[in-house]
Amino acid sequence: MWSFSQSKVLYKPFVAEFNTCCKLQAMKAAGKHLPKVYITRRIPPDGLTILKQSGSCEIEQWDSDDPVPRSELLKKVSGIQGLYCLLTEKIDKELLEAAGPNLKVVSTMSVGYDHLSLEELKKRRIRVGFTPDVLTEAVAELTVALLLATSRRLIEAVDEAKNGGWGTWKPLWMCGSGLTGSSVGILGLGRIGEAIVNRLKPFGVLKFLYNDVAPREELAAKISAEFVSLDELAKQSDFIMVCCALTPQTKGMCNKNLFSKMKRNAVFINTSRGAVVNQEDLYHALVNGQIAAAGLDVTVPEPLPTDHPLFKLKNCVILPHIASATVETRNAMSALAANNLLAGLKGDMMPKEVPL
Ligand SMILES: O=CC(=O)O
Repeated sequence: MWSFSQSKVLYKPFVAEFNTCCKLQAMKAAGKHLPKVYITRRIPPDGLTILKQSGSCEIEQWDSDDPVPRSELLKKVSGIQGLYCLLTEKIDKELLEAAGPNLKVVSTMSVGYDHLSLEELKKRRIRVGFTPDVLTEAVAELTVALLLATSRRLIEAVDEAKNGGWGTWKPLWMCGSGLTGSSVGILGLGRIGEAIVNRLKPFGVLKFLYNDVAPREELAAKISAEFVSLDELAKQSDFIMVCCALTPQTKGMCNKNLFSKMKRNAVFINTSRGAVVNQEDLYHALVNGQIAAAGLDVTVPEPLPTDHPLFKLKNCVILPHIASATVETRNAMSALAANNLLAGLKGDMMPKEVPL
C-alpha cells in the first residue's frame, strides 16, 4: 500500500506538469505568445524543472553536454527574449545583434561573467543574472584540495606508487611543504577568498595576507587578514591563492614580475580564470625553480591541449575547471540561473543580478 508521502511524491510532479500544460494551452487559446528562451546546453535538472514548471516561457535547448556551435547559437538566438548560457558562450556584439531587439535577459550559470560583454548588454538595456554564493563552499573546498595535492605532491606520488618508482621508504623522497606555520597570500579577497581562509585556519597557518584593488577592511578584520601590496604578497607568501575575477586590470597579473619575487619554495594556486596568469611566464618559473609548484583549475585555452608543455611538468597539477563540480552545487547554480531568468522576463527583481 502507498504511504501518504509516497503518493505525494509521485503526485506532485504530475500536478505541476498538468498545471503547466493547462497554463500553456490557455495562453495559446488566448492568442498570447510566451517569451522564447534558449538554453545553450544540457543543464542540471533543478534549473530545467523550474523553467518548465513556471509555464511562463517557451523553451528551446541545445540538448548536449558539449557546447552549441557558434553558428547554430547565432541562428537560435534570433528573436528570443531570454538566454540561459554558460561560461563557454561568448555573449558579444555579434551575438546580441543576431538575437535582435526582443532580448531582455541573459542569465549565466556561473559566478564569473568575463564571457559577457557588459558594455554591449548595458547599451541594449539587457539585464544579466549570475550565480554567486551558491558555489562558494564547493570552490573553496576544491581550492584547498588542489593546494594540498600540489604542495604534498599527491599526483606525482600516486604515479610513482603505481609505476614502480616506490623503491622503499626514503627520508628525502617526495617531500613537499606543510601549511603549519606558513603564510598564505590571497589574491582577490571576496566570498571565495574568505571561505578558503576559514578552511585553512585549522591547518595552523600563521599569517593570512591579501591584495585586492582596495583594502576590504571589514572582511579582512573578520578573518584576520592583512592587506599588502602585490610585491609584498609575493615576497612573504609560502602559498599564493588566486581568487579574483578576470577583469582588464587582473588579466595577465600573475606574470614573471610576480613569479620572480616569490619564494623559491612557494606554491601557486589558481581557481579563478586562466587569463589572470601569463602561462608562459608560469612555465618558465616552474622549470627554472623560481617557484616550487603550481596547481591550476583554470587555463587558457580550455581545454588545455594534451601536448601543452605545462602537462609535462611534475610540479604542475592541472584540473579541468571543476571547482564548483558537486552535484548539489551545480543543481543550485542551475536553479538560481533559472530563477534569475524568470524574474528578468517578468521585470521583477532578480535573486542575483549583475549591476550594469
Ligand atoms: O568558473 C566557474 C564559474 O564562474 O561559475
